Amino acid sequence: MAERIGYLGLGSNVGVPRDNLAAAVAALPAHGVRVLASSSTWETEPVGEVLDQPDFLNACLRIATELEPERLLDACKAVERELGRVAQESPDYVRHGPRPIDVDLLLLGELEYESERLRLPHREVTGRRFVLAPLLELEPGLTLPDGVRLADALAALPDGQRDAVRRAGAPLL
Ligand SMILES: Nc1ncnc2c1ncn2[C@@H]1O[C@H](COP(=O)(O)OP(=O)(O)OP(=O)(O)O)[C@@H](O)[C@H]1O
Ligand SMILES: Nc1nc2c(c(=O)[nH]1)N=C(CO)CN2
Repeated sequence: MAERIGYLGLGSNVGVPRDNLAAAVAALPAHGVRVLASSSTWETEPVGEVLDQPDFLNACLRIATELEPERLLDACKAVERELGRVAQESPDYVRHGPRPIDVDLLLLGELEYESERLRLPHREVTGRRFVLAPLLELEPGLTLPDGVRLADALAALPDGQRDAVRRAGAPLL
């Protein structure tokens, strides 16, 4: 099976966020995911359903993997569990709430895919500044399978939202 190139989004706002992002990078290879490159870390204001929570530290990774989409999602979820993330099925889970680690599958090659538990590209990839800023730092010319340029998606985001992002630290590798 040939490898595909993909992109993962990492986020953390509990504990020591940079250590959590670094731990996710270290954990991925054991799950069949080679990490090729990392963006800087970015400090970002919380967006979504819970705004009263600490700022996040976000980063994006370029990966190479032979895993098919659902198995790659399993790998992301296994890493979240290993790093102490409360599972979505738990009564303690808060959608968009604080978390030690979030590992989102943003893009996998040119695949467009949809099942009950996975959508590729990630449905929010064009609408979240905390994803677009690190992703474009890593790959300024990146396009979606439908040809949309992510640089255009970032430029089209409305100003004045409470979604500021700023480069915070060195890449994770
Ligand atoms: N591309 C994708 N990457 C990761 N999860 C996805 C993707 N597409 C669909 N999902 C589904 O979304 C579910 C919720 O994801 P998660 O727990 O990260 O939610 P969240 O971070 O609170 O909110 P959001 O989905 O808006 O990021 C996952 O359990 C997964 O089944
Ligand atoms: N800035 C920022 N906001 C968020 C993030 C995140 O990673 N960064 N993750 C969330 C859960 O999906 C909800 N809100």
